[in-house]
Formats: sequence, C-alpha cells, structure tokens
Amino acid sequence: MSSTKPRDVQVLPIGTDTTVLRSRSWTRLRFEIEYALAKGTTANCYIIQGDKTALIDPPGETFTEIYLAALQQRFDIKAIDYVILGHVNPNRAATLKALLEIAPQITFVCSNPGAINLRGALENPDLPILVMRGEENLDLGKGHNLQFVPTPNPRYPDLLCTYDPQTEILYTDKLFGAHICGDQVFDEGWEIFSEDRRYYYDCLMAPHARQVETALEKLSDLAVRMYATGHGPLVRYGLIELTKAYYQWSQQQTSQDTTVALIYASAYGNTATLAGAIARGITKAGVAVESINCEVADPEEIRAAVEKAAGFVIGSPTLGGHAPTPVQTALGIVLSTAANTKLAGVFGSFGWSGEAVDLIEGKLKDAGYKFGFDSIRVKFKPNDATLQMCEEAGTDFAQALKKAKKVRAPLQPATSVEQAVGRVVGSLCVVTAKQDDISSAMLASWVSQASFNPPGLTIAVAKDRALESLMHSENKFVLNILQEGNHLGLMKHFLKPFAPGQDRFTEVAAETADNGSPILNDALAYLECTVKSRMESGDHWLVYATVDNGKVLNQDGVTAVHHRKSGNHY
Ligand SMILES: Cc1cc2nc3c(=O)[nH]c(=O)nc-3n(C[C@H](O)[C@H](O)[C@H](O)COP(=O)(O)O)c2cc1C
Repeated sequence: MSSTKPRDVQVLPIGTDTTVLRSRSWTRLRFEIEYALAKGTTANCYIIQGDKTALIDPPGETFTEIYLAALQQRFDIKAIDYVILGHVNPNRAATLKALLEIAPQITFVCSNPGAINLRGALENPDLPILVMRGEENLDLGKGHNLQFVPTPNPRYPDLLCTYDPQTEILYTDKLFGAHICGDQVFDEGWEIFSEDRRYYYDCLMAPHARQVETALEKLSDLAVRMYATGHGPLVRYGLIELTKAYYQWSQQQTSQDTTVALIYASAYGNTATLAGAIARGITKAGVAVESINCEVADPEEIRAAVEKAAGFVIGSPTLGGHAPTPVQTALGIVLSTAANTKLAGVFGSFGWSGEAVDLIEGKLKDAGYKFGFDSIRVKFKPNDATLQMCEEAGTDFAQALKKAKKVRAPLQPATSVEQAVGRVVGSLCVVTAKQDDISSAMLASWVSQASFNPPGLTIAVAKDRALESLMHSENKFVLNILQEGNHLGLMKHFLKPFAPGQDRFTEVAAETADNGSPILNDALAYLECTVKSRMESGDHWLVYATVDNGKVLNQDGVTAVHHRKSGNHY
C-alpha cells in the first residue's frame, strides 16, 4: 500500500458532537519497528463540542500546517477550551504551540507523567494543565462528562484513556491501534485489519503485556461502543473480538515460563527504539519480555523482574560521557540480584563517544556474565538495517535461552506418530527476499502448491525466523527451487548460523528478480511471489502467496526432495 499520495487530513463526524480528523501519511514510514509493515499510518485527532470544546491528541509537526488548515475550515480554533493528550510526544510540540498562539486560553489535560513531559516539551513551567489521576471528571456539557483512565506502561508511562459516556466512545491513544493508512475510517470487514493489529500488538504491547492486562481490567467496567484509536482505523465492528484478542495475546505473554528482563532508559527515544526491536526479536521466538523503563520503575520492580528472568538485557544512551543515573542504579540492582549464570546483553544509542555501553559491558564481564549477543552500539537514530540487526540479536538471545533449557531435558526418541508425519515430503527450496536495505533468506521444504487460479503456494515459516519479518501481506519474495545433485552447497550455506544482520548473499551467485529479491543462479527454477495472507499455525506462520512470474533455469534437472526421519524436524 506504499504510495506517493500527498499527506492530507480526512474529516468525518463519528458521534454526537464528535468529529475525527485523521492526518494521513501514505508513504512507507519505517523509523521504528512497529512501522515495518510499511503501510503508512494515520494520526487520529478528535474534537468534542459540548458547551465547551475539547480537542484530543493533535498530530505531530509533520502535519501542523495542513492539520490547522483543516481544523480552521470547519471549527473555530479560538473557541477550543481544552486539549486532551492521551500521550505526550515531543514531536507534537510544534502543533500545540501553533494552537496556543491562536487560542491562548487553552487548558491542557493529561496524566501526571504527561504533565511533566508537556511542560518540558513546551518549555513553559507555568502551562495551565489539569492533571487526571483517574478520579476526576471533565464536564464539557451536553452530557459529555468525560472520565479518565491512566493506563501507564514502561514505554508510555503517561498513557491516558478518555471516556465519553454520552457517545460511549473510548479514546484509547496507543491501545488497539494499527499502523495502516487508507480511506476506511472504521473497521468494517474488520478481519482485513487482523494482521496489522496483531503486528502492532506484538511490537508495541507484548513487551509489557502485564500492564496491558491491568489496563484492560481498568477499562472493562465502561460501556464502550467504539475505540477511538490514536492510529489507524477506529474500532467499531471488531470491538469485542479485538478486546478478546488483547486479553488472549497478553495472557500468552504473561504465562510464558521463560522471560527476559529488558531494562533501559532513553532520553530522546533512540535507545527505546532499539529496545523495541530487540523485544520484538525475543518475543517472536516464544520468550516473554518484561520491559522496564528505569526512569519510572522502582528498585523492587527491577529486582523482582531480574530474579524471575532467565536473562536480562540493559540499554542505555550515553549522556555527558556516562550512563544516566537511573541506568547505573538499575545496573547495581542487577549485579546484586542476578546469578552470573543468567544470560546478559547490552545495547545503546550514542552520539560520539558512547561510554555507557562500554561501562555496562565491562561491569557485567567483570562479574562473569555470558552474553547472548555482541553489545550493540548505534550512532544516534537507528536505520532499517540496524533495527533488523537488533531484532535478530533479540531472537539469538531467546534461542540461546531455549537451547540451554533443552540441553537440560534429555532427548526423546521420535514417537511413531512423529515418524509417520516425517514421511510427508517437500521440495527443497530457498526463500529469498529483499526490501530496500534489508534482505534475508531461509531454507524451506514445507512448501506446497495451494491454488491453480491464481497460481499460489503456501510456505510454513517458523515464527522465530529472521525472514519472517519480510513475509507479511503484500511483501514480495522469490522461491528458489533447488536441483537434486546441485543442492548440498546451497543447503549448507543457508543452514549455517548467521550473525545478527549479516548479509546472507555475499558468498552465493545471485541475480536480482523484477520484484527486487535475489534469484540464486544454481536453482533449478524460481518463482516471483507476493504474500497474500498468513495464518497462525502453532509455532509457524503459514504464508499463502500468489506467483507473479517464474522460470525453469535447467530443463534437464529434477527437484531436490527432502526426506526426513521424523515430523518433529525439518
Ligand atoms: C546533553 C547531551 C549529552 C550527550 N553526551 C554524549 C556523550 O558524552 N557521548 C556520546 O557518545 N553521546 C552523547 N550524546 C548523544 C546521545 O548519546 C545520543 O543523542 C543518543 O542517541 C541518545 O539516545 P536516547 O535517544 O536513547 O536518549 C549526548 C546528547 C545530549 C543531548
């Protein structure tokens, strides 16, 4: 859905006295892991006009101008009484300042941590702010007697939901969103958004599933007809299913028996972005993350998380040649709590000298900890390739923990059922994919034709494969079918362990297909494919793709087939 359409603002009434203004960005947008599906996004703002007028969540500065124009066309900005912020993002400061210039009487409404951030972002210690702790109401008149529910989590400690009993709309900011841009304001045919909503949850919510569960409980008493989300389509039709799914996905995380404590601080968001990518890599390998923002966590919380975890990862920016004090305090707690048999990892963003990562790594090394990945040092803001590397480092970390557990459990011989399943054969293939600066590959034999018209096939991709992140709907890839007798070299190459972010193609002869993915010169045939959908099937994603193009490279060869002893292995 990537497009060159210009940014715009879509305006639609959604309830009594209530209108949404969706600032739309159609371009692919990938500067944080949750945008990896590259379908653009919308920044949703709402206006409620009771006797008093409230604006909820004005967009960031890339929209300031067109947003104000759209607002001015339909509403009297001078008449705005309140601006409610479900989350204070510093990039909204420009829009807020512009609003204040036109309407200096505006009172801001946010949570207590939000108020601290807002005073900083607007560089005004005397800003009029109504702080909502959960007990207070804000009566706009005409029945819009707003209630507020703080739903903090480590990544967004200031998150605040707003409920309007008049319209039964719950303004959820980060909760229940999706990064997708389109003309559809609501989620009619809601299943079409399932993959996007799941991915959004996996990236943004899974690392603090415990706090999501608490938020769901707090919100469960409200009679809600619609979730007015901060991003993507508003949730009306799939409301019950999405709520249930949030419960279920969170429960899947909180009931995992292996967890990693992900402890970090981030002054400007860069280290937090790295933390997000590492968390995604860990959770996709079936290990839970307990994410901890040292700036808001109390020592007991850090201690409990580290004690329970099989491993820990610490992230820190370098500020003034040091790790910030909350990170140093957390490090002290880790060193005094965690047995040195626990696996460790270190990462951080820096500007020029980057002492923080060295300091943390040094102290952990001195204490005898083993590392699940080489320490990650990223200059300022990470790019796509860095995020991929972080995700893969997270997966390696989780796999090392799982392997350590397996070693302790004795190996069982294959059961007769497993042996029988093993008699299902598949062709040996290599799936290759390249999107901009990111590429990946995977040996695959669970491949099968699935449709004649259109020509389509399915591929089972293990959830913890690096390639998995390039196998979402509308992604392109090449299926390289290997030739019997000429397959061992390629098989060996693609089965070997690669370092996080390592290029899989430097030592193999390949050309580029029309869809941008590599074609292996030694393949018997190749198919250029587009992912249409994916189905969750246990520990794999079953990817259905249609074939756009293809060619046999050697008419005399036959397909290499993979014979197995057990259905428990590839
Ligand atoms: C006040 C200040 C001091 C900084 N000091 C250092 C430093 O001593 N060494 C360094 O490598 N980078 C330094 N930086 C750069 C930050 O480490 C860099 O911006 C990093 O991306 C911040 O990560 P964060 O977004 O997670 O807070 C400094 C930045 C600021 C604003």
